[in-house]
Amino acid sequence: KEKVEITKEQQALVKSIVDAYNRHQIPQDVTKKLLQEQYSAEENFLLLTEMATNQVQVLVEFTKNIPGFLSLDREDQIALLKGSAVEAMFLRSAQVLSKRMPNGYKEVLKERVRNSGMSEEFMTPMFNFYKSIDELQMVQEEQALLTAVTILTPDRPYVKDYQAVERLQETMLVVLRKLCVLQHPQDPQYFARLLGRLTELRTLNHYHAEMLTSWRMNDQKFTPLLCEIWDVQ
Ligand SMILES: CC(C)NC(=O)n1c(-c2ccccc2)cc2c1CN(S(=O)(=O)c1cccs1)CC2
Repeated sequence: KEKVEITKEQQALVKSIVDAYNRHQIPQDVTKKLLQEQYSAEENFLLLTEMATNQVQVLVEFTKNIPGFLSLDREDQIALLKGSAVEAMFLRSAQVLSKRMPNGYKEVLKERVRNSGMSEEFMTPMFNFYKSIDELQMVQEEQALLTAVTILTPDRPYVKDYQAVERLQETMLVVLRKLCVLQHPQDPQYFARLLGRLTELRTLNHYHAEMLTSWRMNDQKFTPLLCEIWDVQ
């Protein structure tokens, strides 16, 4: 039975990432709007646009707090942000839905998402992902580190210094694995299941790209920030 313990510096790393993660929550007013404003596909689409735009701003701030990220090549920093933006959005969405909410809130949220002009074929994989994250019941340290691991994926398009990114991601994975062993001693497969979610997350990139095309066909408007991070028009 391996004796797993977290070093002082690993504890400091986790603390800085969790603080950054908690500092940047989706503002209550936006989620409140999702619960109050009237239903209509257009209305729901606008609310999602607002939430997703806000989340990108939150993502950039969170990423700047990942130890070592700002010492990466600047163009690689951009490549990592653009390459992980959609995955981070779906991961954050799943984490929002796995939170405890006053009963009925979750159903309204889900209903809004279902009625926002997305075609049915994307709903299933997206909601399956939300469910698979919910089943993991991650603690906030795991959520924050998993988000950092997603951002620090070295094989994103246009990344030049692959090794530098891989080293940073490896540091996060080592700590995340220890946390999983300590947090879920009864489930030795937990860390592996966590990483399996990242594979599922990657498949959502494909669906998102298709979603974008279908929305643009119906002339749906996005914010400049979303257009920039998603590389659309
Ligand atoms: C929490 C935020 C980051 N989540 C969010 O905005 N969602 C959520 C969602 C899921 C669970 C609870 C609350 C919200 C579902 C979807 C999105 C955004 N996207 S999008 O970025 O492609 C989009 C932007 C504009 C039109 S479509 C579509 C799918």
